[in-house]
Amino acid sequence: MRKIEHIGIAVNDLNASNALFEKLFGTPPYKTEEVGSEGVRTSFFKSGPNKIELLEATREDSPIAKYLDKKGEGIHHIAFDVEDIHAEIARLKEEGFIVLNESPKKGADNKLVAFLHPKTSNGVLVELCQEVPSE
Ligand SMILES: CC[C@H](C(=O)O)C(=O)SCCNC(=O)CCNC(=O)[C@H](O)C(C)(C)COP(=O)(O)OP(=O)(O)OC[C@H]1O[C@@H](n2cnc3c(N)ncnc32)[C@H](O)[C@@H]1OP(=O)(O)O
Ligand SMILES: [Co+2]
Repeated sequence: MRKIEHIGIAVNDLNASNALFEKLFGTPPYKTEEVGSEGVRTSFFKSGPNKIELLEATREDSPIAKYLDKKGEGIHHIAFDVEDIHAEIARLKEEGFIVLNESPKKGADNKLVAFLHPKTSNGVLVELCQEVPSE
């Protein structure tokens, strides 16, 4: 794990939250992107070296929809930047973490991603992110 890649925040209304976080950061999101496989629409803000990802659900069966129903809006996950996501998945499995998707999947913002079950990381949903080199 090299650094925190982004902090994911679940929101009910992405447009309204984009406006709110633009006031907070004084800058608009640098990207808005839908990830159909996750049933989410996301927007990304930069604040210095940090990134915030806002996520709204685009489908009832989205993990974000379920989270919002259960817990409401708030911090949903912490994503870490990794150099080699396959090696990291193998290492973390060895260490006893539950990896929710052993084959990395395409995430937002040009990343390959995998998630660890929060019950094996003190109640925190951890996302692993590897930058996909642009062609
Ligand atoms: C990939 C695009 C984008 C990116 O950055 O590129 C994203 O970040 S997409 C983010 C949305 N996708 C995911 O979150 C995928 C991984 N998540 C899952 O597979 C599920 O959400 C899972 C397995 C974490 C929970 O799903 P489940 O159906 O089991 O929901 P439950 O409500 O029954 O939860 C079980 C248990 O886990 C606790 N929980 C759920 N979500 C979270 C969370 N975000 N943080 C901490 N804890 C969480 C929940 O409270 C339950 O605990 P319990 O003690 O049993 O009540
Ligand atoms: Co994320």
